[in-house]
Amino acid sequence: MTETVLLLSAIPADLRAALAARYTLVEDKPAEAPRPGIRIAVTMALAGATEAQFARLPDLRLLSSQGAGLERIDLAAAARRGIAVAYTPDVMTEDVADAAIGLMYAAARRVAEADRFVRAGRWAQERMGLGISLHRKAAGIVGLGRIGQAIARRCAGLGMDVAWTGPRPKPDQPWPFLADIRALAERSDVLILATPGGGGTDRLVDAGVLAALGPRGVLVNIARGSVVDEEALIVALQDGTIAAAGLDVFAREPALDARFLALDNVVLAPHSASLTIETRAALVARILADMDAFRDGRAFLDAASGAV
Ligand SMILES: O=C(O)C(=O)CO
Repeated sequence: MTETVLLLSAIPADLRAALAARYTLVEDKPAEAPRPGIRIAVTMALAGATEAQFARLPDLRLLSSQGAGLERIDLAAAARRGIAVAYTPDVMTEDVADAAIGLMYAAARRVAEADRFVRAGRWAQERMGLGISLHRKAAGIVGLGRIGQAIARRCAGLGMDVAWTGPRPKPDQPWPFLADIRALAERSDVLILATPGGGGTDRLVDAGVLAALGPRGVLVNIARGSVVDEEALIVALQDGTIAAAGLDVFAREPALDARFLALDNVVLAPHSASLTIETRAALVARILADMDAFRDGRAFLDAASGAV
């Protein structure tokens, strides 16, 4: 008999098909009574998992979460209950970093706007507005974890002057650390957000940080919408406090604030930074491999036991 895997949230079709080939899948019904006998459950980074969900699953031993973010999973409750938490940080690093660079160019060099300009037949009558150069400019990275480092390497390779901020300095990293995000924004032409979401980073980028970034500044966010005070960002884009933004994440997804849609100086992406053919295949393979390791009693990266 195949093992039953409980789905705590909707999951992408490729992952569902791969899991269904090996396991019996059942959907979670939140109001339901406890479900004994379930050892493995699956969630998504943005859906997370709560202690209340764990409490209904007395035999749960593995929670597998698709994604790098852990801020919506109650890791302390999982640890207390002896539930391992598998997740997929490493496989998406390079593609998410590429997406950040893509959004940086798209916003600074007005790539999406240029496309709209040509399609609207405006080229014959008008000249497109000027973009902002990126070479020799300063990039500020907020959060120098796996993805932040991959972005920093790319910016350095493009000839940008890289500095960063985060909760603590990392002496092994080659780029200057600034403890204060406003000071980082002040020295940066592009501010790129790559920090985890959650309590400590809520609205880290506020009106003051945007003012420090300035009227030729570009904001890129591939982290979480919660890291930015979105009201302040919309005002800053409307009144030219900053030049442009490239955003993959929003405070509300997919129902983002409609005011973004009216702004030409923002490039919008549907939380798609990790959506490549290669990374999707790697994510699915990693989730299956971690489940195999769990079932065979072999080690795997477990966020609940602190091996993050
Ligand atoms: O991995 C994550 O945390 C995501 O945001 C999924 O794209």
